[in-house]
Amino acid sequence: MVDGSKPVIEQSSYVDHSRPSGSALSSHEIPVVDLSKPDSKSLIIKACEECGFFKVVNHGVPLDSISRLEEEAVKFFSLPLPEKERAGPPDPFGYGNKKIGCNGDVGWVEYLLLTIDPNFDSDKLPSVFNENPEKFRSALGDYTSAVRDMACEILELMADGLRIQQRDIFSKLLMDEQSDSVFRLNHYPPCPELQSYDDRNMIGFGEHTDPQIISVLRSNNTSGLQISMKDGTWVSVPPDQNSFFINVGDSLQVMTNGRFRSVRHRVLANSSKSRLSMIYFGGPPLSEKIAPLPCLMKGKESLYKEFTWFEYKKSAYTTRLADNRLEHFQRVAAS
Ligand SMILES: C=C1C[C@]23C[C@@]1(O)CC[C@H]2[C@@]12CC[C@H](O)[C@@](C)(C(=O)O1)[C@H]2[C@@H]3C(=O)O
Ligand SMILES: O=C(O)CCC(=O)C(=O)O
Ligand SMILES: [Fe+2]
Repeated sequence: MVDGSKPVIEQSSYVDHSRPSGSALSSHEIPVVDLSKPDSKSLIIKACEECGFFKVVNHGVPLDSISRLEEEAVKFFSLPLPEKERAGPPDPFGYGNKKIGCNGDVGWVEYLLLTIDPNFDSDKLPSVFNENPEKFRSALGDYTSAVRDMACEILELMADGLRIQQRDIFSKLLMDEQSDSVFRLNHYPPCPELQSYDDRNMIGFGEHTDPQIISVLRSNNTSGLQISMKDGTWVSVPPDQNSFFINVGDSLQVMTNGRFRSVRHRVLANSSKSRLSMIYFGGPPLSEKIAPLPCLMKGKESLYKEFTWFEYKKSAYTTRLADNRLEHFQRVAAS
């Protein structure tokens, strides 16, 4: 694809026009949280309840750690396809092109999926990085630890805002040595063929929710990301390379017994510009039990059955991208 082959035109690669669709709404509809301001806590709670998504400014992540990793990513995606393919397939970690997951999903995207292991061993990096694995490793390590620290600060503000006594109830899961967190670099090459399919949008990354607790996304200045509002309307997220975007994941929706909303999102391909995104998916240890927190129940019924992160992940990997993965873990309401 990136090397000149034609896009695969498949039904599943196009936007479903039967749902209310992506009128480009203005940026003020995306909640913005300034982490340096005292009102950040209440704004985060409101955004998680209403949208499951918000933009973070004054985040404290060193700009140098962002640009170093971006530079490494650009270098990687600029390699000839056969060289990138030496870093694949993504089973589950490595280079992937067009195919997302192993259940038939496709998109106009190539990517690199990596595990975040604190004891990361450079020798385990895809062989394609062998020329200078240390440079890549250090850029990745610096970026992911700064972004994880910011995610933990946000999770602690969430716990505070929910009046949970144990401030680190969510953040400790990301800080755990065994935390099952993942990092993803997505590259969406320009798709010039799009111009000839006027009124149709090619899907870069199909609609889905993220399974983990929290996702932290940073992209270059190319648009494409859309989020789905409660009424099913798709809203375009104006890109901002100097900010981060936070997604509530399925696990946080469960732990808050549905008070926070795991946001459905997707990426549309662009006809002329390439999009590069980096996403940190903060997940718990595999053995962690995920269930609504008793302190948030206050006599309410639990909406979900208890499961371990391992059980959820195992089940998620049998699903298609657009599936509602939580359905299987929902409790049937007592009448
Ligand atoms: C189709 C799939 C790709 C995915 C695993 C799955 O079976 C369903 C969840 C998908 C997702 C979405 C968010 C992240 O990008 C991801 C890494 C994850 O944890 O869940 C992907 C999975 C993937 O690309 O392997
Ligand atoms: O690449 C993006 O901007 C978002 C991709 C995404 O949602 C994902 O990888 O889970
Ligand atoms: Fe996602």
